[in-house]
Amino acid sequence: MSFVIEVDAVSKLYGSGKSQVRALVDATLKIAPGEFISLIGPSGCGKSTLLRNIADLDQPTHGTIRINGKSPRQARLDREFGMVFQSPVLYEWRTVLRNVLLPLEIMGVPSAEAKEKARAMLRLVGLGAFENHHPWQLSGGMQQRVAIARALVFHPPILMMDEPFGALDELTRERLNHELLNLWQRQEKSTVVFVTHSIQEAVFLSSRVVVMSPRPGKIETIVDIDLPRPRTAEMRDQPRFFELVKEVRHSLREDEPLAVVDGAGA
Ligand SMILES: Nc1ncnc2c1ncn2[C@@H]1O[C@H](COP(=O)(O)OP(=O)(O)OP(=O)(O)O)[C@@H](O)[C@H]1O
Repeated sequence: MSFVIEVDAVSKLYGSGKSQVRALVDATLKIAPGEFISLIGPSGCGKSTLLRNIADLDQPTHGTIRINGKSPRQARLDREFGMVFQSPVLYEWRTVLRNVLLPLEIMGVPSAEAKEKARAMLRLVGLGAFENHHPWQLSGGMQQRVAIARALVFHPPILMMDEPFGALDELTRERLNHELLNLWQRQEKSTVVFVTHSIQEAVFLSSRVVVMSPRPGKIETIVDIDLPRPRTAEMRDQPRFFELVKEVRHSLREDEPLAVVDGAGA
């Protein structure tokens, strides 16, 4: 079995002596092509640390990470992955279209071809009519869709998302969950690593949910989500969905329940 992402005995320590923070200890995780993996757990359990180390935004203290057999640095240089953050990091002075064009410009894609791709992606996220708007003229949900379009426009084999819908209201969040799954299916199922605080969101989207616990940050358990695909809104009301939500909730460490909040604003 070949894996797209291999995290092997990774630890990340900050500082030293008594003030040392063990942000992540001995994390091992192997992700197969086309999996949708969510990382969930209370604040400070190391979710972002794990994602940031995979994405080469930080480096492990111990252990190794391979992405398609390469170091995270090489994978980043080879544009193996796109990233979406909680606050959509858009350029205010660029129009929506020019924000989505940015990665293609950097890659040197000819202008006419780049525009065609960017416009197609904007249509997919339902923003075809907004290409000449500036980010400040859009709602938070629309801005996040621009960020997703920009992350997907160069068809990265891997998408890493750090609480992309965390700042949105629950209805917008549910709608974007569906849009994300639709896009994912159209993109020949790239591999996704998705950080969230919401148990429902994790269960709805994922193939597997990685449950983490804090102090020190570590992987507690991994829950397989056996709901069929494509996932539909009705599934959120079905017994199997509730059972899986319960299973994930119970896997979260009992002494940390209040740090995990479901739904919007978590
Ligand atoms: N640059 C840093 N320097 C020192 N400590 C850090 C740094 N980055 C993270 N930490 C600590 O590492 C631990 C894990 O942080 P991390 O951000 O990965 O958690 P998280 O699970 O993503 O939390 P949240 O859900 O609140 O975003 C926390 O205790 C955090 O304070």
